[in-house]
Amino acid sequence: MRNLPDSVRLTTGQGGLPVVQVDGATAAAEVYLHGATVTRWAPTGADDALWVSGSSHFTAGKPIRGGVPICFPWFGALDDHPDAPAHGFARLTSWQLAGAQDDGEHVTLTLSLTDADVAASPGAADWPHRFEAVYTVVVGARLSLSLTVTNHDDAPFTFEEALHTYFAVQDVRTTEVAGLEGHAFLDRLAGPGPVPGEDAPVRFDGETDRIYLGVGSGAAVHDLAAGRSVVIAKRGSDATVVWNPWIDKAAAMADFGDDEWTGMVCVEVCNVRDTAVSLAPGASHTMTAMYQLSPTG
Ligand SMILES: O=P(O)(O)OC[C@H]1O[C@H](O)[C@H](O)[C@@H](O)[C@@H]1O
Repeated sequence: MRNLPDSVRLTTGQGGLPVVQVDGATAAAEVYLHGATVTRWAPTGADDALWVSGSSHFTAGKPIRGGVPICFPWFGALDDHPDAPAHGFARLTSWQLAGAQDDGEHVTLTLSLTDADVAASPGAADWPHRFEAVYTVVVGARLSLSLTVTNHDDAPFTFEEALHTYFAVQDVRTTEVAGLEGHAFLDRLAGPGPVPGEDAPVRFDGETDRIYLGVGSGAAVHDLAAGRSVVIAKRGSDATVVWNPWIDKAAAMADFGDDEWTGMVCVEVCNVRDTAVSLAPGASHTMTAMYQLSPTG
């Protein structure tokens, strides 16, 4: 991709992977072509809003542990495909940078991935459909992430998707996630059935891995110790996942520092399980997540 605006630079990042550096009028950001993973977003004058593990891999075939990995075309394990990579192939493959524009306030990056790009990727044979995914990243005081999937096959297909965002917090033990009150959820650490909704924001005192299905509205991460909140809005998403691995799971992950679990929480705008998306040939679907920082009030 040529003709980048002055605020956008395509350079070499960790592990020798190509990375797009954005230094816009209202925010800075960084996006690895590997997985189209946004690894940094810092509105001007604010600390980085996203968390990336100091132990992350930065290598082809492995996901980046942090920022916003894209889970597509499945979430978690793929039913009946025990060898398929967790969360699909989109986060394991290099995307194409298709466009970059700066309107003086926002910088917009467009990245794309097709079945041809993933042909050699682990898991491609487990979901053998012709598709195009276009990811639009609008960097500004608000970060907007839109994933549009188009079915270029001659038969319908179904997919799951998640923007698996790792938010940086001062301490997850003094962080709460609001906006999910009253919604039943699947607790991936308990049985398969839904757990009744709670009447208070989600607080963290142990490993947490919840899927809220049928939730089309956003949420907010309140980092009480820092006095900072991230307000999450969304469109085209009917589920939300909340995750923190806590002590033992963090220690068991090679790409996650043992003591890093206190500094992050994942709140994932998604369509998973019963909210998976089915597309007829030629049809498209767009899911958008929007993040904005505000003082906790
Ligand atoms: O380790 P990963 O494959 O990146 O998955 C990390 C986490 O992703 C999601 O939040 C799932 O709900 C969790 O069950 C999973 O542990």
